[in-house]
Amino acid sequence: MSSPANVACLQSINFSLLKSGEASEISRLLQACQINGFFYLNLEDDAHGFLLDLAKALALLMGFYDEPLDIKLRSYKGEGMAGYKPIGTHAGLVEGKGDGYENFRVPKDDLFADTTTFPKQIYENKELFVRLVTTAHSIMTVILSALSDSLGVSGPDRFENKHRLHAPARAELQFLKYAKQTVNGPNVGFGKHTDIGTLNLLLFDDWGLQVLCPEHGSWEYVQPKKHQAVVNVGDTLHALSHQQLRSVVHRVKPVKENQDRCRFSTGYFLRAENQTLIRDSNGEQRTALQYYERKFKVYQEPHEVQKLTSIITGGMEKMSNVIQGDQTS
Ligand SMILES: O=C(O)CCC(=O)C(=O)O
Ligand SMILES: [Fe+2]
Repeated sequence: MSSPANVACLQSINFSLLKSGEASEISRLLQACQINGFFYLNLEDDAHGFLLDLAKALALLMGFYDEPLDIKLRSYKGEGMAGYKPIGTHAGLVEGKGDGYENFRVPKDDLFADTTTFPKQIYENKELFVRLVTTAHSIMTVILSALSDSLGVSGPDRFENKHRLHAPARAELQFLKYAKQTVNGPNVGFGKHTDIGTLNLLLFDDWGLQVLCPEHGSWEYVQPKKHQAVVNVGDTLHALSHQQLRSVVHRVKPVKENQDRCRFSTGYFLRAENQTLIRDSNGEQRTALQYYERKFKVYQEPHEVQKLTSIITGGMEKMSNVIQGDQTS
């Protein structure tokens, strides 16, 4: 489709330059995290295998989504829990309507444990999913280490030291499937929010994701780009960096031209080790695990209850010019 009029202007950071410690790329990364909180990560040169693995995993999940609902519901363990999430269980984009996506969340720790509770599409291909998590985690570690260096964070406080691969944490792979995109259905898009975790890495082929531009206070679409992941800072990294890195409000809004097909969005959601202490935007201190559980509870609340707390947007909304209550413009 042609580009929507309002497209976010995000920096593209080259992963292989970052990995080799190129100072100018590290400095561009820092700026992108400070100003926009969202950036493209070009994985073309270095992580081609990772992109292929992600596509294979998505194809397996598409097979799962094609199963009858009663089979899928065997993997539904309740709201906020890992596994399958049916459509419409959270407050969505439009006031009074539910969300427009199914999701499957595959926790890092469950992949490393010897669990058999996955559906066959994952269980029979566990090596692929373990490889995906391990590679995604190592990509995130390169980014965190560059950010620790840039901000002069040392010793145990270094961001990567709070995200060790085998330490218990709620990091996970996610496979979101948005139903055919229309703003008129009963369940629409993904409501405005910030992400609770540290960093997210997402890949998608279709328009839909919008960021609330911190500079302009307006909603801007994030252009899908081949071989480039979209990475964003979450509330945890905002807090761990003493508010120097920006967790930005975003949402998913259907695009008219794409109403004939589903939209898929896959990625790795990096979250801090469970016992990491985090001070939120209200100055309250909790562990990463408590903070995560609290935010997932609020996701399920209706819009009128969500409005009573700033946790859904990480307290970030008041830092930009968004019109309160605006859901669709
Ligand atoms: O589907 C997308 O592009 C974004 C999803 C998202 O914001 C999330 O899962 O937190
Ligand atoms: Fe998000």
